[in-house]
Amino acid sequence: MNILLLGASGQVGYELQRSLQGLGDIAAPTREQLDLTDLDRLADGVRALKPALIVNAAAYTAVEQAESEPGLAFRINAEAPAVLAREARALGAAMVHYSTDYVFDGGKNAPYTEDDLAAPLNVYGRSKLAGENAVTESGISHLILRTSWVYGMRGNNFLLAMLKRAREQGELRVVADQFGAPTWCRTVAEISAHLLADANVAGNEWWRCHSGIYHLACAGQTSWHGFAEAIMAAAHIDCRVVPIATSEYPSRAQRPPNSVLDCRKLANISGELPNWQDALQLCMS
Ligand SMILES: NC(=O)C1=CN([C@@H]2O[C@H](COP(=O)(O)OP(=O)(O)OC[C@H]3O[C@@H](n4cnc5c(N)ncnc54)[C@H](OP(=O)(O)O)[C@@H]3O)[C@@H](O)[C@H]2O)C=CC1
Ligand SMILES: Cc1cn([C@H]2C[C@H](O)[C@@H](COP(=O)(O)OP(=O)(O)O[C@H]3O[C@@H](C)C(=O)[C@@H](O)[C@H]3O)O2)c(=O)[nH]c1=O
Repeated sequence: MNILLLGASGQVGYELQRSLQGLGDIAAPTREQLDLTDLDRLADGVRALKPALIVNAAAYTAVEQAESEPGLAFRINAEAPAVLAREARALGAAMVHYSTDYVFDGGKNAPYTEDDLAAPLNVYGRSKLAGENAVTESGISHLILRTSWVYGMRGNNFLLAMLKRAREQGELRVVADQFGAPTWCRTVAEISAHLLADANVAGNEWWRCHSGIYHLACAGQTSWHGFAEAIMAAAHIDCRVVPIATSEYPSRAQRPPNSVLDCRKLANISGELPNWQDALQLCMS
């Protein structure tokens, strides 16, 4: 099977390169080879590669910057996935597409299920929701995997930002009133690969039964403050982590106060997800 993997230099994409080995021949073009902002060349690139599966881990993920670059965020997060889905449809290919907990407004007092209404608060979230809708509406065999608070030991993420700030500043001030589930990028990749291995064995029947949106995040929940404290503990860094309110941390983008994802739909087909503290320990060891 020919697999087209987009975003292979990103957190999730990097892990996917390894996790998807064995499922088929992976083409993983760089941004220079296939830029998602050039929609015509993107379509041509897909037609040339003729993948049976497109895995789209590429995205515009700069939440703050998206507020001043909505056109670019929508191009990469919504229009490019629409082109990928259109080309997948023409080829009879399936598609895996990643999305975010930031599609929710955070007003719910419980974890969000796939059936809850998405009502994003910021440009990034709106662009990701538009991308989801494009994939869903294309009618192709697809998995939309919504994850949250992704981290790893490379790339841009909260964990590395906290380690850097702790070393430079010796004290952290972190919001304690936004709740979610930190999720290791390797967890996302491994579960994706597990699902795709099942799909490979069962074929079209699997996709007929399982196409749709799934929440894929580590189990449990915490605040960004709780996450920062756990990072310091795991790294054995003695650094004061001061809890602050969202209003004390100036931001252009509004973020959901609660974006914990209920992952039971996914757990039913892939097994229980690891606890976020255990995944963090593994990542940092
Ligand atoms: N990070 C997070 O906390 C979360 C992420 N997600 C979602 O998970 C998915 C993976 O995220 P993550 O791995 O963190 O993303 P990263 O920001 O780590 O990586 C993004 C990837 O997209 C590529 N990319 C960006 N713009 C373009 C472009 N114009 N053309 C081609 N490639 C491009 C980047 O390439 P390059 O290296 O060249 O920039 C990089 O490979 C995304 O869909 C994201 O929305 C969901 C929830 C949380
Ligand atoms: C760096 C820093 C952030 N914060 C706050 C700001 C914000 O409310 C929260 C998280 O900050 P960040 O900017 O690192 O994270 P943010 O970019 O909002 O992270 C999001 O990225 C996108 C891609 C997603 O899809 C989401 O799931 C989520 O992971 O922590 C502090 O309170 N203190 C700090 O020192």
